[in-house]
Amino acid sequence: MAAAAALRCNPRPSAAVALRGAAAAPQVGNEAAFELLVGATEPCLRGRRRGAGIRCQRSAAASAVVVEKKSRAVEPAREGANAGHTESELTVVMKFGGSSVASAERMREVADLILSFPEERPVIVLSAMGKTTNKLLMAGEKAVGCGATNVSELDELTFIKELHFGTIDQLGLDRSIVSGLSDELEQLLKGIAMMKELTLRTRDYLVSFGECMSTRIFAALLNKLGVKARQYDAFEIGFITTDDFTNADILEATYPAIAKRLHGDWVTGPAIPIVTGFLGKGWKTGAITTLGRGGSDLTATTIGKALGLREIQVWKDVDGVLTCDPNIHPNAKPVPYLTFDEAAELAYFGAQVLHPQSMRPAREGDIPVRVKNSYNRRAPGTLITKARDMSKTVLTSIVLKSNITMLDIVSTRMLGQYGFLAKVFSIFEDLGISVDCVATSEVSISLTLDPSKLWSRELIKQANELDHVIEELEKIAVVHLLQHRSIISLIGNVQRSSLILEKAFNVLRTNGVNVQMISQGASKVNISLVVHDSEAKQCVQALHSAFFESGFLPEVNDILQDDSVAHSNGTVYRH
Ligand SMILES: Nc1ncnc2c1ncn2[C@@H]1O[C@H](COP(=O)(O)OP(=O)(O)O)[C@@H](O)[C@H]1O
Ligand SMILES: N[C@@H](CC(=O)OP(=O)(O)O)C(=O)O
Repeated sequence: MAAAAALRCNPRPSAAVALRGAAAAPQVGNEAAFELLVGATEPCLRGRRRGAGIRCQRSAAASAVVVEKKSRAVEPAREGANAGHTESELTVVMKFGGSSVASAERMREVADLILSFPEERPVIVLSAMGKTTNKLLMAGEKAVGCGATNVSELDELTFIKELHFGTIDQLGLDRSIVSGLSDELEQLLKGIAMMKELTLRTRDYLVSFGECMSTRIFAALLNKLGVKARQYDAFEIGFITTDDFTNADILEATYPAIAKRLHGDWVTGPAIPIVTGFLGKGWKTGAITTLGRGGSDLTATTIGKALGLREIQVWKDVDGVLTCDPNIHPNAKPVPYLTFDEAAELAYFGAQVLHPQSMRPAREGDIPVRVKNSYNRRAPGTLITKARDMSKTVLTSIVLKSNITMLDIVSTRMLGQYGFLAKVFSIFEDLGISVDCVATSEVSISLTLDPSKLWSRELIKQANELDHVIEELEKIAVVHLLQHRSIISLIGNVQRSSLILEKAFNVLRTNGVNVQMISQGASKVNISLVVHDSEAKQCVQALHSAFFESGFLPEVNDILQDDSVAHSNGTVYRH
């Protein structure tokens, strides 16, 4: 090995790094801002240093990158705590969702926000502007039936062009930044119209235009402001995925590949990387893939792990992860701390705020994730780490996942038959269908099916496919298909399940709601209740009021406090 480059992150918080003479955050457009953000260029390949985090070692001979993982202490990261980073290292990843970059004004705001952290050397991940992804999908659906000659007139195409060219004009940038992509998009839609077909593969290619355009515009904006930035298409820099179009998984090879590329470019010519969220490249097909809706969160955490960054920040349009979906209950409040397990469960069971898989790389790399509001920078947001003090935690958040399908499966064999559960689950495995919640007895199983998986496999659209599942199951059981159900997930401390369930059932009984299935399972943080869709929102509202707005939790906390004091005195033990 001729030389080794080390990427590492020292999580040790300390006093903020001196700003080399700059007392206040620099203004956008200030050349000094770039100096502060990018720092001085250091020799490309440095000796390997001791420390925690992920170390990336470059072998000059094989041009390969070896990623070594070392354990790191769990400490909440602090803004401005880059004491362990040298200027040759990127420090944080900041992801901005569609709502954060929805217009020229918003892009300016985000640029200003990034520059207000002069001590950071960030990697920026961007989603498509505003509702661009939805518009692209709608344009694709319409193109299937509108005829090639009418494609140019599609409202959605007009909207997308006006949004992007309008933004470029307002920012004083050159239209050529995206004009090639815009022509290519129109060509693609004409192709779809000619073929009268929109495959999942084409769908991914189609939606990729959103992130490809937003990142080009934003990189040009930063450059215009005198802050050197470099645009990257994720599918060109090593985001390798499975070939499951519309719902691809990131493969391990991604980590060393993107670490090598982003770090390598940074040390040779520092410029803030602006990376497309949501996109990857299928390892077999070589085609553009997407990571599932909201997948830019996963792009950000993947980069965080790959580079061993100090912190992953996801900037949204809400003050962090909230006690429930604010669209269901306006009194939803920010949750200050979460564990990776809680956040993953919350996301998996339907909280739109985070992508369901996004916690995995952060947990593996043990990198804190901060959810912040780009519209309200001062709000503290939510800090997600490996562990937190759960001793006072009862309920953290309530999540709703609607329109799920539930199956009641009762064995036709005699009681005591072994292998029933195995047979049922092998049918789901064969059909590649993922199951959310399960409740079992010796001869019956109730389970719910993941709607997103069903959707992506188009099983719901093609009812006969779901019939096929039932046909297979009916060989061994009597099956009842129950549609239009909802899962209400109570995310919190399952150690206190009796307390949570006592309160929850009280609320549900008062509201005349019958719970159709309960699943607590092995999860330490989630109790799931299945109710009918028509009752679900009202249930969440009532539960939220009871747990978070009635003084219940402070009351319980007092009891828990008394308990722990009494217990530590060895006098009373009351649970
Ligand atoms: N528990 C929750 N906490 C916060 N936001 C939630 C929650 N459940 C649903 N949401 C919705 O998620 C939205 C933020 O997620 P998303 O739209 O994916 O953001 P972005 O596009 O900025 O990444 C919020 O505007 C809110 O409406
Ligand atoms: N643009 C993609 C990816 C994404 O992550 O978006 P957002 O960050 O706005 O949720 C989507 O709409 O799904």
